[in-house]
Amino acid sequence: MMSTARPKALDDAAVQAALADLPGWRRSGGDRDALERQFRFDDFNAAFAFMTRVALQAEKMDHHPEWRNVWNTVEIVLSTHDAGGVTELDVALARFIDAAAG
Ligand SMILES: C[C@H](O)[C@H](O)[C@H]1CNC2=NC(N)=NC(=O)C2=N1
Repeated sequence: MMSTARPKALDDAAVQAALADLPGWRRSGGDRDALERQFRFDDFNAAFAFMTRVALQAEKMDHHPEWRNVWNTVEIVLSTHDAGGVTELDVALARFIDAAAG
């Protein structure tokens, strides 16, 4: 069966190092390792436009955020389900998300 190579979960030190370069992001507490950040926009239109930019990139990457939108806020959790933790894919998507948030 064909399978795409998936990255391995980063170890503790590597996640810390990635977070040092991602201001605003923190490590989720919970049953698995993840990165999370909350964003606030001027209104729903701005929040949803941001989500649309992220969604298109996520689909390109085949790597998708867990997120929750309430009017002008978007809460995002990133982890790689296949790896059971944080991988380079989550770090790359977090960087894109920061840029997309303007
Ligand atoms: C089949 C498909 O490639 C997988 O389910 C992809 C889709 N998007 C994904 N997104 C995230 N965040 N983690 C994954 O492991 C993942 N896997």
